[in-house]
Amino acid sequence: MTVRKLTQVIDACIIDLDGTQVDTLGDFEVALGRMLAELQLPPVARDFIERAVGKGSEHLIRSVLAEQMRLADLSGGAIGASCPATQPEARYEQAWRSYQQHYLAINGQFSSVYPGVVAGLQALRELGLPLVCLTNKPLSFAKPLLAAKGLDGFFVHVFGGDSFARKKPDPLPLLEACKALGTAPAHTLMVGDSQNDAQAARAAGCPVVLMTYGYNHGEPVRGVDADGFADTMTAVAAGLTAQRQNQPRKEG
Ligand SMILES: O=C(O)COP(=O)(O)O
Ligand SMILES: [Mg+2]
Repeated sequence: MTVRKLTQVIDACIIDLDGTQVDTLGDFEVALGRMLAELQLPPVARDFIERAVGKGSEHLIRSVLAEQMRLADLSGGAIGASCPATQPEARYEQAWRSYQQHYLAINGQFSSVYPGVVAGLQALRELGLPLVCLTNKPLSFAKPLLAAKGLDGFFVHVFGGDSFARKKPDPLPLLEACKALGTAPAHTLMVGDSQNDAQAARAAGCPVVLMTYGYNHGEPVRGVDADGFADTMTAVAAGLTAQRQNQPRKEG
């Protein structure tokens, strides 16, 4: 782990899900593809999905419907004429219902846990750190995914994009997670994969480390303002172990 400014003693970690623990692009692609087929709309490209993931499912669906409108405009109305997606908001409720049904039917089947995640979470637990999973995914998607991938046992709490009034990049979910952990934000490390996570962490006053392999809205992740970058979750745990050895905690 390369750490620039991570000097705080860490008492707990808040860990993002998509792009951090599990590569879920395949699930998004299949569920969106089935939703679009049901709405009689053409599919969207995988790299478009990758750029749109991370701000919750509602944002993802609105982005996909807006992309359909753009494609319809580009085709000079040829698609648009028969394509009610030219009014994305008009299709939103139907799209959202269809997406939920298709996503829940395939949840986890086209996704995989990133290398090092299980060993890394294990090592973080062995350091005595309580872990919270905080994702912008709806909680009803996140819980079965964690269970299907054998990751659910690592977390004292799991919070989704609909657990609180606002999602990341708003600081509220991180502040609520700290409250649930009973730890101060300054000593609670956010581990994520995107600017979304980093902005939320900065606003909440949490230190933040970003994984280098996730989805950062299509932008290079090392350009994001964060306290460190890690290639694996085991490297995060190793970084915290080394930091503890260099900075033994003063008791009392
Ligand atoms: O946007 C989503 O659905 C999930 O995103 P996150 O797990 O990276 O917060
Ligand atoms: Mg993420």
